Amino acid sequence: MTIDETTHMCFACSPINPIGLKLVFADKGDTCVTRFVPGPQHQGWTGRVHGGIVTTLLDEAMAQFLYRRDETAVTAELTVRFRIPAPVGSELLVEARQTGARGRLLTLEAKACLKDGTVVAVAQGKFLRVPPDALG
Ligand SMILES: CCCCCCCCCC(=O)SCCNC(=O)CCNC(=O)[C@H](O)C(C)(C)COP(=O)(O)OP(=O)(O)OC[C@H]1O[C@@H](n2cnc3c(N)ncnc32)[C@H](O)[C@@H]1OP(=O)(O)O
Repeated sequence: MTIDETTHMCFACSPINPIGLKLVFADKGDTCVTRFVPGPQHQGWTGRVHGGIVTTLLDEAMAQFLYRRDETAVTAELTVRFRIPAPVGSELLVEARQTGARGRLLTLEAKACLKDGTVVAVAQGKFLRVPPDALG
């Protein structure tokens, strides 16, 4: 897959999307990790990060796990359990790992934690392999 990593507009990870989260990922052991400090513009209920933003962090970490391993796959199903409210202004540490593969179906899990290790949310994702040219 050929994606120009300096010019693409992914809401989660583009370095140039003006309203994006600008996430930067790294591999750590058998996981893919990122950090994000949500601001007031990311909240839902006052002081709490919007669940859609937390979901984006989890989904993107799993997608990046695959992208960084040359898998061309899209999210086909995503389940998120929000354990505690994510406070605005507190750094979230996000990590994703693969849990299985069967044919085109890849299964992953991800979690978002506070700096003290408290788990904020966990996700299970199913990704389906697609042809590389399907993702431009
Ligand atoms: C540097 C840039 C990096 C950017 C990273 C960006 C990451 C963003 C991550 C995302 O958010 S991706 C965007 C959100 N997801 C999508 O837009 C996907 C939309 N859905 C689709 O495109 C299609 O539905 C999909 C490709 C997932 C499947 O369509 P297909 O026509 O290829 O497959 P089909 O529906 O025929 O299913 C194929 C097989 O998979 C099975 N399947 C499909 N969905 C499933 C599911 N959820 N769970 C289990 N099995 C599933 C299905 O039953 C079937 O099994 P069999 O082969 O045994 O018959």
